[in-house]
Amino acid sequence: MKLVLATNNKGKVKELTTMLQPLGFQVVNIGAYPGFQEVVEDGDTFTANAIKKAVAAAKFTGELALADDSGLEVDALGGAPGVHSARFAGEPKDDAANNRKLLELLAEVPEEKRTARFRCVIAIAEPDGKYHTVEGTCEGMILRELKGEGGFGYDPLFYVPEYQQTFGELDAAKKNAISHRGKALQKAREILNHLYANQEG
Ligand SMILES: O=c1nc[nH]c2c1ncn2[C@H]1C[C@H](O)[C@@H](COP(=O)(O)OP(=O)(O)OP(=O)(O)O)O1
Ligand SMILES: [Mg+2]
Repeated sequence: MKLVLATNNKGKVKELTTMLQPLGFQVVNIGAYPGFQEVVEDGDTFTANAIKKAVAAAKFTGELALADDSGLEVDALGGAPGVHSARFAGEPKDDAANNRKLLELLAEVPEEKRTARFRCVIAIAEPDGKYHTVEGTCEGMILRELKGEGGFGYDPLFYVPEYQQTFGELDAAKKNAISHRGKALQKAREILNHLYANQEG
């Protein structure tokens, strides 16, 4: 049974593929379906955007599709960049520019007020448009400089006190074990197992 990953983010693809591997699906990237138009992520919530991406991909491909909408919520910025995380510094999407903007905005913010969390909503959609959503979060702090070469996006600025490392320093397996995406996918497993078991042929 195929499961289409409705994301163009290579970092997400890598993490999701690793975590989905034990479930038995044939995981395919949306890139394998030419002509699929990237959806406009204009929802007010991660959930709305995740549903929009998953349903569009499931309808287009006729397969089960999984989308991830995620981002960083910084308390000192009132929850920004939130749903606007990918384009925080404007178009086109640019991780390095986003990190620079975040550091600039937080320049005067003291350590104890640099709390933040990653949030991830995963939506799973069936070809008929039916969908399910699950959510995961991971708490951390925003550093004053980049640390670590791993991961993607805001990872080098996101420090996890429990591990005393950033997401950019943690190895992939550790990040997946504690991340917003890992937690959401853990919950998605139940839905996916159910869909897989109910599959004919
Ligand atoms: O584990 C993460 N580590 C670091 N940064 C992260 C993570 N998870 C989300 N993020 C950031 C990246 C991007 O700035 C935004 C997601 O935006 P989001 O629209 O969900 O993804 P995207 O546009 O890169 O790909 P797509 O929509 O095709 O799935 O949050
Ligand atoms: Mg996006």
